[in-house]
Amino acid sequence: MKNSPIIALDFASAGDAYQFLTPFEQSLFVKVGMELYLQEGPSIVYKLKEMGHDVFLDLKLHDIPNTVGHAMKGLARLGADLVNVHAAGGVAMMIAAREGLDAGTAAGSKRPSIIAVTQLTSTSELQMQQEQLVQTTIDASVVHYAELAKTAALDGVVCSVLEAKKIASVCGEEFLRVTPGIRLAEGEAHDQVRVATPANARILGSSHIVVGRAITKANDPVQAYETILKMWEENA
Ligand SMILES: O=c1ccn([C@@H]2O[C@H](COP(=O)(O)O)[C@@H](O)[C@H]2O)c(=O)[nH]1
Repeated sequence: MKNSPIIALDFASAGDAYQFLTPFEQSLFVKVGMELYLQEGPSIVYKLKEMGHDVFLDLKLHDIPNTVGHAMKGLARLGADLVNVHAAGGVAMMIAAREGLDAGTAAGSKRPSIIAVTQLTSTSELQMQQEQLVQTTIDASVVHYAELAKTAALDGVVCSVLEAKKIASVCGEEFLRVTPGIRLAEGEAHDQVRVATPANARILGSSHIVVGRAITKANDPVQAYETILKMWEENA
């Protein structure tokens, strides 16, 4: 799996995603989320893989263990490099997800890596406390979810940059810390709450960054990508 910034292809159609990708000359690490996948289905994953890109299929499964296990068995056949679930589904659900992926991965193929969403990067500590009735700090909640994901033998978590270092120290350097909520210093946060720059992400312990609008809505997306890539690589 590549380590370059993961570009969130939050587009309404495959056509829009391909048009966006056309000026890029290198093979990328891209993310297909609900918006694109629910319109295009498995073909978008096949096509992006054929084009030579690594694919994070960001469907954030969250259901009873039996349902998630069977869904993951099917998703394993799509050829994505990275998939995810919500840690809030619990340890049994995360184990079922991983076992489903194992069962669906063809003999001799590498199973996709699987990570768990902790607290969404759009969630603030106050919102978590008031709406989820979780009476602790957001850091403690995120690290707790990471420990549950580790117990379920997942490969890592989705978290914000602000929790990445603590997770690495508790769960180990090999445990993935995939961090959305990435913004350039001068960029708008939009709906994100726990945000950081690509340079700080690297310094503070992210293993991968996910970047959507800072690239896809830029006047020159290739240049925006190159700037972010440089900030990410320079601070390694
Ligand atoms: O906690 C999470 C989990 C997933 N995401 C996804 O990442 C991108 C971020 O897009 P931006 O435009 O850079 O804000 C988006 O696809 C989300 O679904 C997240 O932001 N936070």
